[in-house]
Amino acid sequence: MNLIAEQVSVMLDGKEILDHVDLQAKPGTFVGLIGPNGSGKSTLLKSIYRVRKPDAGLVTVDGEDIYQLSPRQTAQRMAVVRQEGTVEFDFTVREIVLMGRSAHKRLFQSDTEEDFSLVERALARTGMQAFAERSFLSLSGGEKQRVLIARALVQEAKLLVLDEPTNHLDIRYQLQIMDLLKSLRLTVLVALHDLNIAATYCDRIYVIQEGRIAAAGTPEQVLNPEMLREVFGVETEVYVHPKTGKKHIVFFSGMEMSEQRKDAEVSTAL
Ligand SMILES: Nc1ncnc2c1ncn2[C@@H]1O[C@H](COP(=O)(O)OP(=O)(O)OP(=O)(O)O)[C@@H](O)[C@H]1O
Repeated sequence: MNLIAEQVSVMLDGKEILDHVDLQAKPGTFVGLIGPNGSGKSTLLKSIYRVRKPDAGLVTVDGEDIYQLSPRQTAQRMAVVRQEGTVEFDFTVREIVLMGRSAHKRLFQSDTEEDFSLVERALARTGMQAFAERSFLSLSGGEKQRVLIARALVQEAKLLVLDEPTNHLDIRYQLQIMDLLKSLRLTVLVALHDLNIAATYCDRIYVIQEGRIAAAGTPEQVLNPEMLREVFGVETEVYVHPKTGKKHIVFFSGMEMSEQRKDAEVSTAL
């Protein structure tokens, strides 16, 4: 599935939150969206998953304007894992995951054996099988996140849009969920805060800063100390990890930087 956002602009409360943003996720690619807090990542994703219509610009999947599709048609093409992931009523984990099948059903159409087996498979893939009968609302943040990912999987959409999917997850599940998302070979657009996770998994990264795309390219092209200083205001060292061959970012704390400055002052004074 080919996702294209073209010249997308969004105004909120009289302020331009997105300013002519262009983004593309080509079929089968894993695309990351990174940027500081408040830079516009969620707003851009909301424009893409049809929650906040852009004030200008176009969002298409395989050439179809998503705002011309019905919610059901959109759900057949695109599965979404939102940051909030709120569920108001108490359902079991299995029921929540089964809801992902509704994109493929008519009103009152009953669930089939295939639906149930897709649900069991998604629960197994996200490590949630043992939780199937538990109440969703009783789960921890990370467990809820995994259930919502399982629900997105059973939707069987070719495009997955995820806003910070690894947020509440411990490191083992962060890696497991990212490995799983990568192994699906779908088109994936994912907002991420962890830049080393972005470097490891993304084929392409878009960097957003104050509602504009500040850089775009492969992790190798985009992730460098100059960009990280300019966009995130942090000092880093970026090197290619000898084992993974991927870029790896080391972040320096303010304390370490002031120690370095002191050392530099001493050596210039000498
Ligand atoms: N309904 C709204 N009305 C006014 N401003 C809004 C509204 N929703 C979001 N904003 C503002 O838009 C900007 C972008 O917000 P957005 O949630 O897209 O950022 P983000 O990059 O996803 O941030 P984070 O990393 O903190 O999740 C922020 O300054 C936010 O305060």
